[in-house]
Amino acid sequence: MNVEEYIHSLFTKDDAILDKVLESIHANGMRNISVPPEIGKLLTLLVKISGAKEILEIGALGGYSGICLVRGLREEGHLTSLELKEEYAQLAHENLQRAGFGDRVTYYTGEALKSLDQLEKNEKRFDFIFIDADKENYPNYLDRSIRLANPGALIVGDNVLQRGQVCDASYVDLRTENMRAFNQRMANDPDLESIILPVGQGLSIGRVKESK
Ligand SMILES: C[S@@+](CC[C@H](N)C(=O)[O-])C[C@H]1O[C@@H](n2cnc3c(N)ncnc32)[C@H](O)[C@@H]1O
Repeated sequence: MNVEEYIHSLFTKDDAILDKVLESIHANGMRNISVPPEIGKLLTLLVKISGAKEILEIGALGGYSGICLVRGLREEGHLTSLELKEEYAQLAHENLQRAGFGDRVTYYTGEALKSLDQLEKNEKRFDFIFIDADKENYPNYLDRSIRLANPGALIVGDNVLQRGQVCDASYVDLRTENMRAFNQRMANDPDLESIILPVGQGLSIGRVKESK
């Protein structure tokens, strides 16, 4: 058993609701690129620890991470989730409904950058932002996320190590270069205090400073 399998066997339990999400993704012929159970559990914990009330998710797919995020919220908390494809957002909503969270989530469909501009225009602010959509846009998502974040908010990005490609100089494709730019900014932006945890494909966690 390797370290990952050890953690998985100890800390992730059978979860009928999340299993149903994966089944529905499969049944709809979609590729399962949901967060793994360990990241799901970590998201729930991070939301609980942070005491977040308003969550923004960029990239819904079938609602797996959405359920994990809402599980960490208190009664009055809400999830706003952005998804490119109408049919994915619909499936995610059905899955959140099945989990008992149907009225705790609002979906915006279409290009996330447009939705983010709309949210900014409407002066929405968030306590927790989870970035998990197209990797090429991560620097743009971070830019918008900092503007949409309340002081003290957490900004969490998934897949930031790209199977180690970000540390291998031979990868010079746009996706890897943009992920390096995202990681650089998470590390050096004066408004953020951040770190990367090497769980899954790498999860970066940044806290927006009160002085933002
Ligand atoms: C990795 S999956 C999200 C997985 C989800 N967070 C989970 O763990 O359950 C990425 C999602 O981002 C969506 N996406 C890709 N490009 C996008 C864009 N430009 N705007 C909004 N969503 C986008 C995809 O359709 C896909 O559903």
